[in-house]
Amino acid sequence: MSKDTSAEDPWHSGGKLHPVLGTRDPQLADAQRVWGEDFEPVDLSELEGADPHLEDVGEQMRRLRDALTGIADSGADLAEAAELLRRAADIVEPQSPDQATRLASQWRKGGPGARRTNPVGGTENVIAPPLRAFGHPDGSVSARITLGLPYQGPPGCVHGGMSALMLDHLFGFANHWVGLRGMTAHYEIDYRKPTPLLEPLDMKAWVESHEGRKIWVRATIESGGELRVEARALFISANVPLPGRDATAPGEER
Ligand SMILES: CCCCCCCCCCCC(=O)SCCNC(=O)CCNC(=O)[C@H](O)C(C)(C)COP(=O)(O)OP(=O)(O)OC[C@H]1O[C@@H](n2cnc3c(N)ncnc32)[C@H](O)[C@@H]1OP(=O)(O)O
Repeated sequence: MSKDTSAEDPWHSGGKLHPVLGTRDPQLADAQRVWGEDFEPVDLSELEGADPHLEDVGEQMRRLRDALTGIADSGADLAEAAELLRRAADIVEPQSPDQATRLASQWRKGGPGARRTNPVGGTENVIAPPLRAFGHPDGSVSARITLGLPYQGPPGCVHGGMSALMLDHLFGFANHWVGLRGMTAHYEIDYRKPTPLLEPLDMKAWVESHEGRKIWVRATIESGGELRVEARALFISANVPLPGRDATAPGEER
């Protein structure tokens, strides 16, 4: 794939995902094929939370997550925070249905699926960085993120599993962006140089080729203009049962 030279490049700009295949909108077409005609299309990058308080709770949890990691030797007094957090958990827990009920509710017809709660980009998920991906006219998708101490593996570096997780997720977006859909079947990763914490990471993923149910994808992570990680994967279009529904999310049929 050639490098994106679009003047409207949404890289890092917070821009919306937008269609790239002429007049056909692959996101809308795929969504309607999965969810039916009454599916309300929402740009992933612009997906609103069902409840603004939920987004806010997620944000406050992430602030705490980042502030707490590595705090042990600072002499901080956490007694009041621990009490407040216990009270918060006591308020939320009794109101939260069991996980199987919540899972089915996520995948109800017209529901959000895991988009708001997945472990990479889910703004309601405290373990998600959260990563935001943007689509480009050349068919690639990209994301920029700076990871902090919660994601440390080697000293001062991003945990290799975190890099693999983020790129696997980005592969999903790369498929989605060009109207494909699949499950990771085979995944290879090369760690070329250490990936730093506290420095911006530029990630890119794209579909290299596609034949029948097989989709070959590639991705990179760069930092400071240097290649840190490169990955290749084979995705296979597959029907995935939807929790709580007598339906599947169909794989790519072309
Ligand atoms: C909203 C959007 C945003 C999206 C944003 C969110 C995106 C999230 C993306 C996350 C992605 C994931 O984590 S996915 C989760 C991790 N992956 C999984 O759990 C997948 C588990 N595996 C499976 O379910 C299965 O193995 C499948 C579905 C992949 C394939 O099984 P199958 O359907 O029975 O197909 P099968 O006949 O075995 O294989 C079909 C063809 O592919 C080949 N093939 C199959 N597996 C492999 C393999 N590992 N390596 C090489 N080749 C393989 C076979 O040889 C065959 O070739 P031939 O004989 O036809 O030539």
